Amino acid sequence: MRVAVVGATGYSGVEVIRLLQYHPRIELVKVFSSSQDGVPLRRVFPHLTNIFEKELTLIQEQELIEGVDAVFFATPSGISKEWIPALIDAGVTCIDISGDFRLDVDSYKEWYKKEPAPSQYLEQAVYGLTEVYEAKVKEANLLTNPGCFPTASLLGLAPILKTDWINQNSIIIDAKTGVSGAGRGASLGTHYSELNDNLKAYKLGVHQHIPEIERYASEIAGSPIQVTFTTHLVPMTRGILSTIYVDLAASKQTDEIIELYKDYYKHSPFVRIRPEGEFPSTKEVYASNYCDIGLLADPRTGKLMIISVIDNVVKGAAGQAIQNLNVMQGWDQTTGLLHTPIYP
Ligand SMILES: NC(=O)C1=CN([C@@H]2O[C@H](COP(=O)(O)OP(=O)(O)OC[C@H]3O[C@@H](n4cnc5c(N)ncnc54)[C@H](OP(=O)(O)O)[C@@H]3O)[C@@H](O)[C@H]2O)C=CC1
Ligand SMILES: CC(=O)N[C@@H](CCC(=O)OP(=O)(O)O)C(=O)O
Repeated sequence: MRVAVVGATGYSGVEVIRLLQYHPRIELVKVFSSSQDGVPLRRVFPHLTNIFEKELTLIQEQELIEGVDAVFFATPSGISKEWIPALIDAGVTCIDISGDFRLDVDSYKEWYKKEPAPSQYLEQAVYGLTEVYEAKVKEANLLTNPGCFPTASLLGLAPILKTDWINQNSIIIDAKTGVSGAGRGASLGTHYSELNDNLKAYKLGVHQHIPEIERYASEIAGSPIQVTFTTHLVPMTRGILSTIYVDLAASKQTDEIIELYKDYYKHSPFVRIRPEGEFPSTKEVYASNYCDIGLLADPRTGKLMIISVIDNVVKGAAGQAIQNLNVMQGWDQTTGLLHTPIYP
């Protein structure tokens, strides 16, 4: 299969390129940029020398269609919606790592403050949380990859949302992320002296992932869900750790909840449920497509605590995007993705 990457000079784009080097069935034929034409990608990323030697091309519709079976968009929000409708009409499979196709028209306008994609394409897009929506992903030709925080949060919540064991409107998601989540561009909030030796909350109450988490949590639960969601920037490169607190409505022990999660994810090779008393850290999934989950039902407070970790650039973006393409193609979902996390 021949694929292209748009946004190849960014963190998610270059992670798609890195992971595709290990993929036995995909050939990366074109890499696109909005600002650099004819520049070898190794000039932007010298670590790709002798590994990936192709040149960047300016984004053009015909170039995206000719000789290409599928396109990954790893662009800022507001870009892919301009290109994807024509590609879908031309029969090219699209996988969007940005947020352009994750919400409905009104929510996108409200939270992204931009004009949404045409509604028929929003309706056509399949949400690629593979572990939950695999059957729909198989049929997709326009795939919207989940955001990084929604991936960690929804995988942490999905099994318990399907039960009547919790008070569904008591969910608090307290999330921390590494700085690569903000992309490669320099900004005041993410430069070294602002970030190093510091820990800060950001986008409280206005984070674009709030409507995404609520939309799909509601869908999974089968009833409307609202969450309290906080995001924090941590001075590390990769990783998301979400600590989720939920009120238990029924008296449940940790071991019963762990069994529920193991059963729910029994056909999901990238979700690893920790044994009782063990809680994952971000380094344990670093540079891999795993999501690791630890659970504690605290009998003292009646709360369930869920710790869910991912690598934001892999399971939160490029790895999950390739996992979805594998499912869309009818291949094993792990194809090219079974890397051991890098440790330490
Ligand atoms: N980083 C992460 O952990 C995650 C990111 N995402 C999403 O993935 C997308 C990419 O994020 P990330 O890789 O971090 O971002 P980066 O800022 O690192 O990269 C974005 C890329 O988009 C390209 N670009 C910029 N402006 C335009 C434009 N007007 N038209 C076309 N291309 C443009 C840039 O390349 P050039 O100037 O060469 O065109 C750049 O390489 C975003 O939508 C982000 O929200 C989702 C999950 C996780
Ligand atoms: C540190 C940081 O700024 N992280 C970003 C992650 C967002 C992201 O990855 O993009 P999508 O909106 O496409 O999901 C944020 O919190 O907005």
